[in-house]
This record gives sequence, structure tokens and C-alpha cells, in this order.
Amino acid sequence: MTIPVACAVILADQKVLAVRRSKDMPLSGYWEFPGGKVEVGEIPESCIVREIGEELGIRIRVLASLPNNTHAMTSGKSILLIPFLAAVEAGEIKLYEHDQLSWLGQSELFEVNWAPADIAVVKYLEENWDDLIVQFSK
Ligand SMILES: Nc1nc2c([nH]c(=O)n2[C@@H]2O[C@H](COP(=O)(O)OP(=O)(O)OP(=O)(O)O)[C@@H](O)[C@H]2O)c(=O)[nH]1
Repeated sequence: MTIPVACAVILADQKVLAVRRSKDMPLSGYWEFPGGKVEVGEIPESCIVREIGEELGIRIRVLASLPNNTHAMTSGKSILLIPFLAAVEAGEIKLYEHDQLSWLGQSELFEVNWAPADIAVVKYLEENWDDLIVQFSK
């Protein structure tokens, strides 16, 4: 079974937002891009706007879609991670589900312990930083 999960690489001041999964979440202690499962009948773009509203209390604007990454979990399930580059449109970030946040620049990307499915996305960001983060920050 493959579970589609949309996540947001939220950028501000040439940094990206990482959040840490809290004690009562599966994969607790791992860092991830905020987001969640795409519901039946929902498109990933709507899912990510909804999830970020629920998890961080902000409205985001989707800027671009990034390459998807399929990751096999030990349970036999696979996660299809669907990342979007996004900017904050309105509101102040508040953590409703996660217990920590960190804004990471290019050289800080690997300072946190990423959920395994996110590593390919983080590598893609690192390799394409100037084309993505610097360009979209202008
Ligand atoms: N949101 C998010 N989930 C990720 C990422 N990487 C990753 O492996 N996952 C996994 O994908 C699944 C998404 O679950 P979630 O708990 O965030 O989604 P949700 O809000 O829809 O959960 P729910 O089932 O409680 O409604 C989890 O198994 C989570 O560990 C990521 O970068 N962002």
C-alpha cells in the first residue's frame, strides 16, 4: 500500500522550515517538512494548504512542486512524499502538533535528524538551492 503524503518546504529569508514530530506522533523525534496524508478526493495542492493551516495556523502560497519521493517503511507500507515549495501568506506560525521548529539555511540542512523519507528531498534542496530557494526568495 502506498500512502500519499503532501509536505511543504516553507521558505523565508533564504531558509527553510523544519519541524520535529512530538512524543505522541509516530516517528517521534524525527524532523520533517510539515504536512500530512492526502485525503480521498483531495488534490495534493489543497491538502498541503489545509494541513499547514491545521498544523501551523498559517496560510501558505504554493510556489512550485518538487520531485516526489517514494520511501518503503518497515511496516511494508510505502510513503509517497509529495513536496511543495511554499511561502507564508498570512498568520504567525504556532506549533499545534510538533514540538520544535528550526529555520535551516543551505549549510545547516543536515543539522537535524530527518525522517528517512525526507532525506532525498533535503538532498534535492541542497543541490538545487540557488535555483529554488534563492530565486524564489527574490
Ligand atoms: N507530514 C509529513 N509526514 C511525513 C514526512 N516524512 C514522512 O515519512 N512522513 C510520514 O508520513 C505520514 C504522514 O502522517 P501525518 O501524521 O503527518 O499525517 P496526517 O496529519 O494526515 O495524520 P492523521 O492520520 O493523524 O490524520 C507519517 O507516517 C509520517 O511519519 C514529512 O516530511 N512530512
